Amino acid sequence: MPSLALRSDVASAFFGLAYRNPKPFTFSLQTTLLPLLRRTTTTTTYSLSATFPLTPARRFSLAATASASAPPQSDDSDVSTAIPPDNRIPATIITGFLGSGKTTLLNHILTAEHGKRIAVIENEFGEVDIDGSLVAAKAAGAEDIMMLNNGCLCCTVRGDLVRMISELVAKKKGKFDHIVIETTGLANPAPIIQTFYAEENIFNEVKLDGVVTLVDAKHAGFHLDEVKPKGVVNEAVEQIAYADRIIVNKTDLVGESDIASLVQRIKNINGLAHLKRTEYGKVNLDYVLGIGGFDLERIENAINDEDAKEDHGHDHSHDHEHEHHDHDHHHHHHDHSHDHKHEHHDHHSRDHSHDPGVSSVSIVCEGSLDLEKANMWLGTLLLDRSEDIYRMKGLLSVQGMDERFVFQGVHDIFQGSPERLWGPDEPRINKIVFIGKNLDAKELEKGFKACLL
Ligand SMILES: Nc1nc2c(ncn2[C@@H]2O[C@H](COP(=O)(O)OP(=O)(O)OP(=O)(O)O)[C@@H](O)[C@H]2O)c(=O)[nH]1
Repeated sequence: MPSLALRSDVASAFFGLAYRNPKPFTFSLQTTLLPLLRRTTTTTTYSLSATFPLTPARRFSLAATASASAPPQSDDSDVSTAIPPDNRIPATIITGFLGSGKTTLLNHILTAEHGKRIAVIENEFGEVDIDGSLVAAKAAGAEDIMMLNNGCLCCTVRGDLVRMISELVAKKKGKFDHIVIETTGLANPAPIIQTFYAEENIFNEVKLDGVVTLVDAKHAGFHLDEVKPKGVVNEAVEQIAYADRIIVNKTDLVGESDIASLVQRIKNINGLAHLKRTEYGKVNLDYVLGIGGFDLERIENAINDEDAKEDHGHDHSHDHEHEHHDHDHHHHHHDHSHDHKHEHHDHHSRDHSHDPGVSSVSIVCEGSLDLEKANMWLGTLLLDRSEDIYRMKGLLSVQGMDERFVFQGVHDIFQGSPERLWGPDEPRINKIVFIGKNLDAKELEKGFKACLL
């Protein structure tokens, strides 16, 4: 089968490169090719590439950074709570299109009673002056405000972000409890997210708590519809795709049916994020701070409560179908905004489950995985498709592993660990959710199922 040959080719090429990389962790040559899923009790983070995301030539610098407080790696799996406590300073990224209400939300966060001391990092695209709202934020008691104003946070200023966080930690550690980063309206959040994993100094001190995306209820549809030239990302779509929390703001400006269709559209792009509707960014603080969007121990909640993700006061009919009690299915959500692109007409008849836009695919399936096959499948998938896979979360049942294996990833960053033990009567159900571009639900499901015993 040609595709199999190609897979092992790619995978062994990868392995060859990874093997030459003198990093402090060991591959098990015989059992795993790319040991994403391991029987160790250590949380391991892999960054498969240091360059991101549009560089066609991938760099295979496989950096394994065990989390700061993790015990040394070992091959025993006797410990049932495998994920070490995490005392790093949490950081929240606020994204959203121009005018969606980021500063309003930030001011709300800073003025609310929560007892948290918050350091703020601001990135205003092309602006040198501190704007009025920021001054208000300062008056409102932000512990520390830093400005990034040499350009867009996602490209030129990433080094500045690293320096600023390092400086904050070096000079003010112990004087603040949380970092909030307000990004410019045009920022693609991925490189900012990646900074938290790619930079060792930051990774050891600060943990990414979550990505909060503001969506302007009145104008979002227009931004989502915008067709970009080939290869150019639609930031409005990207910002939604990476979010842990989505705030549909300015709901006072539009009618209920417009909001409902926007909400549906957002859910089709990102099936993992929680969503709330607001006016003037008024949310409970625990909705945006301390959300653990990248925590392995919260994976289960994240992938389980698909039904409970919109919290709003009034009744709202769920007209879309749910198949929650079916343990053997996939969901595939279509982002219809991309259905009108001309370059896709030749794909139409090929595969109905193939969505060229950004969408979520979830696979739920009972059984146990062959470790070797699962490693090969996931490893090859990430190697081939990491640019298209924005985020993923999973909870797996691996043959011979007493613990549930949890993982999360952002593009080529993969973090996985055995978690708690499977209960004696607990059904061994695997769940994976992918958010990404060009996802083929059927193919993903087929690939996954081929790894089952
Ligand atoms: N009607 C209405 N206006 C709002 C709401 N939330 C924010 N605004 C207003 O919308 C404008 C833009 O809000 P900001 O918070 O500055 O938005 P931003 O995302 O920080 O904007 P940029 O920094 O330009 O990207 C301000 O005038 C806010 O007062 C809302 O829920 N309803």
